[in-house]
Amino acid sequence: MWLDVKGVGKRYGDKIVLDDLSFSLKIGDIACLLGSSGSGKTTALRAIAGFEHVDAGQICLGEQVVCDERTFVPAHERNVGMVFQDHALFPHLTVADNIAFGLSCSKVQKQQRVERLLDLIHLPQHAQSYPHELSGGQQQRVALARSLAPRPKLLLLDEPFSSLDVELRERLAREVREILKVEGVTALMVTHDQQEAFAMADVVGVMNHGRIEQWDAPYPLYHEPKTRYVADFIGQGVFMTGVAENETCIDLELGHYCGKEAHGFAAGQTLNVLIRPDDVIHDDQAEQTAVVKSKVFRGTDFIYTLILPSGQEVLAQVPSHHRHDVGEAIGIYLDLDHLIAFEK
Ligand SMILES: Nc1ncnc2c1ncn2[C@@H]1O[C@H](COP(=O)(O)OP(=O)(O)OP(=O)(O)O)[C@@H](O)[C@H]1O
Repeated sequence: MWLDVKGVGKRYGDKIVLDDLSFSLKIGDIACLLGSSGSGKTTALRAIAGFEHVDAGQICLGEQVVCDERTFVPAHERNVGMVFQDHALFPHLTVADNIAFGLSCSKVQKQQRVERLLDLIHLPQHAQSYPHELSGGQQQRVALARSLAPRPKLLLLDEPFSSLDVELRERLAREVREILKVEGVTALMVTHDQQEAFAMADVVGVMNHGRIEQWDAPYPLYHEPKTRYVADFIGQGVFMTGVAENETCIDLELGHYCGKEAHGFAAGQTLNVLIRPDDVIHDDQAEQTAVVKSKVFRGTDFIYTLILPSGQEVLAQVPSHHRHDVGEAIGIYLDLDHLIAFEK
């Protein structure tokens, strides 16, 4: 493993901030720690960078133990690059000089490396510009190139897009992912923004109270959350009451559903079943109806909040040409691909 975090613990006074934190990255992996404010993401990143001592566990970079109860390799000896939220470019240096700043090779090699990175970040025409002449997104790409220039063993990104507007964030996350893949860099980002994490990472660790709740690719995180916390935190959805009928099937107000695998609950047990907006399909011909309580128009679709006859609510993602008013009853049916249920 290229980065191995094993059983890391950290406290501030009585407060446990990292609690037996463990995960690992293979070379070339792009991972993301995703969690709400205070879940310990930045502390984890700072411990890996070498800005923070830990109280327990071990951190290895490649073959080297950089941190355990006997060892502490200081930040400047870890060969780890960092990209922060605020770009932190040198205002008095040109873009090319900013990128070359950390390079200690010959002038020709420096020039070649800077040219390659300028191409990679699609800013070759701005080599002689100053940071204030660039947009926020362009500045962040220069900051990325500067961190990549010395070919770090690992690149750490701390909420790198949070000062940018929402649309730019997702685009830049995809662009940065491509750049990191071309350079073959192993990277770890922290963010609280799920779209950003999904656009950027091969694998995402959902953090809660200093621990990883689930370490998985974006698709299973959304469709197969392993804990109730992850089911709640990732994506939209509601928990609907259901009753286990046998070891694979569940009775719900929206119908009878059998999963592909056993759900593991005893017959008769009352459960909370996760229903995503894309599991509820609107169809004028459907037998079951629900009343529109509220709606959010998102351009390509609506998210309708619907009330079922029992009073239970579900969300439905409906293409935007199906425009219905609040108070109207619309036909729906359930199309569940994965059965996610938790004990009520
Ligand atoms: N130097 C410090 N001294 C005391 N408490 C700290 C210190 N640094 C962080 N904490 C506490 O540790 C907890 C985790 O902080 P951390 O910054 O790692 O969380 P985070 O998930 O990155 O949150 P955010 O998204 O808000 O940055 C918080 O409760 C924070 O108040």
